[in-house]
Amino acid sequence: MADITVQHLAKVVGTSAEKLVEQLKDAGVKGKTITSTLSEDDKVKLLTYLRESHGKAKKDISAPKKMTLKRKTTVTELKQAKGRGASSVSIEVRKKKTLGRSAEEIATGLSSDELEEAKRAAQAHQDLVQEQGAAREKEQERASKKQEALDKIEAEKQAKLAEEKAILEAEQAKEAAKKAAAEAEEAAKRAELEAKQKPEPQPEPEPKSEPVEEPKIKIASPEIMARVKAEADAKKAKELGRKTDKKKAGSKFGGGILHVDKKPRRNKKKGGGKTRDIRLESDGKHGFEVPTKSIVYSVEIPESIIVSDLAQRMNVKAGEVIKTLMGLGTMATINQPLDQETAVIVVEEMGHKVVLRSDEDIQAELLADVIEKDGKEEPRGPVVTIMGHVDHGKTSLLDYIRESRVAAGESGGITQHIGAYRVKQGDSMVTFIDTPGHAAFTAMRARGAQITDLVILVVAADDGVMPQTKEAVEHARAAGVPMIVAVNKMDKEGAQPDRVRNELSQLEVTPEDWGGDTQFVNISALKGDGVDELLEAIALQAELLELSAPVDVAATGVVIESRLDKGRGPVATILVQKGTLNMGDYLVAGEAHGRVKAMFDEHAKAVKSATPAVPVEVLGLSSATEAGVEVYAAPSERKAREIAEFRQNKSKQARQAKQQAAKLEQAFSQMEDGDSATLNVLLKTDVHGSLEALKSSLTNLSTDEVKVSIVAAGVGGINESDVNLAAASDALIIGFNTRADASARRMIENRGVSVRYYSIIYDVIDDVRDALSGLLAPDIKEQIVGIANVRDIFKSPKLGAIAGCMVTEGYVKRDLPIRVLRDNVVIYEGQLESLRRFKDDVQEVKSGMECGIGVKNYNDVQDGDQIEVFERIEVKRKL
Ligand SMILES: Nc1nc2c(ncn2[C@@H]2O[C@H](COP(=O)(O)OP(=O)(O)OP(=O)(O)O)[C@@H](O)[C@H]2O)c(=O)[nH]1
Repeated sequence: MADITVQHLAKVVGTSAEKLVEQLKDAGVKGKTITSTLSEDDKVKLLTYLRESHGKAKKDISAPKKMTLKRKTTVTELKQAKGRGASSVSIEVRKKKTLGRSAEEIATGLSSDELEEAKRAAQAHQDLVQEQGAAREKEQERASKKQEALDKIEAEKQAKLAEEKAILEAEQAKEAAKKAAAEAEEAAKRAELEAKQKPEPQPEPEPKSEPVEEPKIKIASPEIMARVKAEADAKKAKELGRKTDKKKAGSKFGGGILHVDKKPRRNKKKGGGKTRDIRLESDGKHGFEVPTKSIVYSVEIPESIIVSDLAQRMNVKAGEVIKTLMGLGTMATINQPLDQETAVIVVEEMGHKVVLRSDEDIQAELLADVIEKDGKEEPRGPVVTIMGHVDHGKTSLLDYIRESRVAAGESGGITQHIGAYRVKQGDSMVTFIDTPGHAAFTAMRARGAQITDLVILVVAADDGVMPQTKEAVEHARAAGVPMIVAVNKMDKEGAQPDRVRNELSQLEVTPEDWGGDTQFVNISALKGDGVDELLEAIALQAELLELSAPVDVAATGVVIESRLDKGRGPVATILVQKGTLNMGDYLVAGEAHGRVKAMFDEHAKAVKSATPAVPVEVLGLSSATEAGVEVYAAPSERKAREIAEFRQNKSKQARQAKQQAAKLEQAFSQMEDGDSATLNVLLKTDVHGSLEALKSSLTNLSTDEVKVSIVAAGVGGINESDVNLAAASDALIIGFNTRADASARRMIENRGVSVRYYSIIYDVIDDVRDALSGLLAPDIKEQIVGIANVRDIFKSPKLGAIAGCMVTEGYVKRDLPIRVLRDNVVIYEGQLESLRRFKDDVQEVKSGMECGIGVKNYNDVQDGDQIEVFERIEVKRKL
């Protein structure tokens, strides 16, 4: 750099020229003025001085506290081109940047980082203090709000009490007013009577009503006064701190809902509603807003009710009911069904009245419009069910009757299986229920459907009375249905009809010719002998029963069989019991409803109507139903739907409750016995009758150790959803007279589900019984396989005591358990540790050979002891 004047340098470093002269002087560069030039040497001296003096800055406060540099950003050079020795002037722009220590740093003696840190800490502390302050404030605010709320509740309570008191007083006043009015009226009457009795001429007779009117006005005043007082009391109570919050007041339990009287609304849609307008009767001018009594509803509670439904009946929100339930220790959701007992507690807790309704009552009410009671009774034919022991000939008899009578009597003779058919006998028709067996009969009876007028008890003459014969007698007797005994298989050589009569007499079924009241007919279902006599006996019995039913009323009947037909939808065979079933009738059958779209008789002939004791196949129901459910012709579709839906809800709720109970039961049983084995079964059958029978037969196979659990059961083919369910629940699918469809078959293969098809009930039962037997834990039996006599004892340093033995019976095997016997008494039971012949380890030593036996953990074997070798074998058990 070229030499520079003091003035110029001062400008460059940003100080005054005079100060620089001073500093130069201090630096030892003397004799310099503002205009003097500075040599390199001078500059170095000045710099050294400045550095030194800055180094002492801490001690010398007057010394510069910081060094400020200016960042050079622009350099502009002005050139002076005039004359000789043209010179140039450089202009530099610098930004200030402080690198030195700030006054704070100096004051505190801390570095900038430390200072920054300290500042942050201080800030954080300050924030914390502020936060704590805010929290304290909030806490105080909350406490004061809580206190306020408590005060408010207290005030509300007071207000309510005052209101109730006022109401009571008002009522008392009203009562008094009434009494006074009555007395006044009485007095007026008396006066009138007296006046009549003493007819004194009066110039202007006063109107008769006047004496009655007057006390009315008089007594109106105390009433008004009472109400005014009530109002004043209520207001006073309000002033105590109550800000009217009608909703809250209403939600308090125990007190019911308070509905505060409102001024009449003009645009109220329906008059009344939840509030009532109370107006004074005196002159209509004074209308006080008086709180009325809490409204207590009479709440109808059926056997099961959903939470939201219950809330609706009490006119509160479902949340209120849930809250009450929580208060009673029960957690519930809005859609949860409550049993009647719980619902009663909730309703009482909320201050309402309980009206218990059984489902039967509700149904009876629903059905009241449907069932027509009156109608002219007309004679009808008998309905007959055939029962008896297995293989005694029930089906053969039904078949013979159908083939001989029906086919012969009808053109074409084609009959189809519709669960019931009719046969002409004399002037009347006999209806046979074509589902032989007790299961169907019991299932129908269990549902309260008494469809049979007569039972034909088939007993094979060569076999006599068997268990199911007895059962059939019991069923018929329990149902109060008369019996006719058909002694079958009379064509057989070993036929002993008298033995049958004898055995049945012991069951108090005594033949007529033996002095009893039961008709016995000897028949051969195979050849047809005696079948005509049997039919005559049926007609005779029917005549004695004088069967009749009204015809010109809406139909009622029973579903005998029901299934889902692929092409036609739900199909039900209905036996009409009363009235006439017509095409187009609305129907309700159990949980199904619909309209009669088509009707067919047992010859598949379309019919337009069916009268009592006539079975028909009906299309048009919404779903297949269970056998034995009652059928009603409803006056409208709405009615039919209403009844069906009520039943659907009921069974849904029952199912839910059952599921919950089952889950619990399962959990408990798993907890209790840990490993009771269960065979899961998914059951599909062709008709409801067999479904019922199989279900009960299979579940009856369960014992304490093994159980049959029917995971699902239904009528119809096996479909994909069945297979899915079976796979998910590890169930065996049983198809009774049904098959899996193509897609279900594919799925069965893919998912490895077991499926079995049957057409004989007893085969199903036998197979399931076998499967259950397989689940039974086997019996463990012990079998002695060999005995060795101890003849000597050796001590082995490695193995301890070794018994030198002779195998006298069977064999000794190394890994089998043993017992040590002394004088035929077991003194030890354990395992072999070593088995040797001479010095070799061996696996087995046979009878007649010597060996050395080491007994594990036992060294007390003695000469003369016996070592018994045995094995445990599993023996399969059968149900
Ligand atoms: N000889 C002779 N055999 C008969 C007679 N009735 C039935 N059977 C035979 O007895 C066997 C059983 O007859 P079913 O009609 O199937 O008996 P069931 O009572 O219906 O039997 P389940 O349906 O299994 O309860 C068949 O082989 C019939 O042929 C009869 O009157 N005489």
